[in-house]
Amino acid sequence: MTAVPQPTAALLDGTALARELTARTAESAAELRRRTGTAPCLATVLVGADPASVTYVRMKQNSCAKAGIESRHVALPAEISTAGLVDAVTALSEDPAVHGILLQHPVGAHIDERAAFEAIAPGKDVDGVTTASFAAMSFGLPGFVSCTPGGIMRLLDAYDVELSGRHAVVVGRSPILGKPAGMLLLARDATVTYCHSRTADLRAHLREADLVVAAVGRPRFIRGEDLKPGVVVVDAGYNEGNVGDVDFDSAAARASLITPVPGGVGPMTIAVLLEQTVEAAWRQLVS
Ligand SMILES: Nc1nc2c(c(=O)[nH]1)N[C@@H](CN(C=O)c1ccc(C(=O)N[C@@H](CCC(=O)O)C(=O)O)cc1)CN2
Repeated sequence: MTAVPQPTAALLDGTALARELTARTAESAAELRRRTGTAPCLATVLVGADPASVTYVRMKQNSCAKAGIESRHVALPAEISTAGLVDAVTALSEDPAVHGILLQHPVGAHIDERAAFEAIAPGKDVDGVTTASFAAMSFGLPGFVSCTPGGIMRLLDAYDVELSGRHAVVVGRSPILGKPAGMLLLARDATVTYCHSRTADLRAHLREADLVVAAVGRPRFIRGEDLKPGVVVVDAGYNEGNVGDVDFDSAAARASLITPVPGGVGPMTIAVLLEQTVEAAWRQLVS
């Protein structure tokens, strides 16, 4: 008979923590409205109609509504040019009624996404996607962090996960997920290894990790047998069908703490976006 792996890990509950954070954000939004007569406003920009992106943008708008944040939606055709998208984002950057801007990733392959992100004014970059935000985060200066990495750090802190001196292995190096996640862990004195598609013997690196951040975009790519007993596993994957990058059952049998998908990193991404939107509005309206 084949032995079925038994879970030993406790859950890093992103749904519960996101609810707490968003309740505080809603109070802050209400206080801003009392003080200034203006509600915070997030502009969401969506290029095309990719079903997953449509869902994520709708989730963000619904969460905004619940927290007392207004949202303005800009829907653009899939065939828009880089210049057209940059113009649309620039108009939002210059609009004083908009406090935060979210350009949903990915945009079409024919578009220079980086140029479009750079059209977001740094003070409105509540999604933490510009080079200015990345640099500020890397130097430990004030600014907005990329939302998923920011949410991961909030989760780790809420569960008192020790980071100093620990070996963190980040699988993935995308500009809004893996790369900033590694920089935030480094700022907390973790020893960070980045793994990616060209890494030789990825599984050997994983076996050395005290903390794994999976941001690779491949369903159930990381399995329990790749992991050291007691490891903390953060699954930042958002693949089709709500499947993460980690094979949950086998990983939970090795880990001490693990994020579920759904209910882990995803809700924290949106909670951080809302928090940063309200913070941006405070800075713009009450300086
Ligand atoms: N400009 C950006 N684009 C994208 C980002 C981003 O942070 N900024 N992240 C991802 C996807 N994403 C947000 O856009 C995202 C993915 C998943 C979730 C989430 O809460 N998922 C739920 C499950 C989904 C469901 O219930 O239907 C969960 O994990 O519990 C939030 C945000 C790509 N693009």
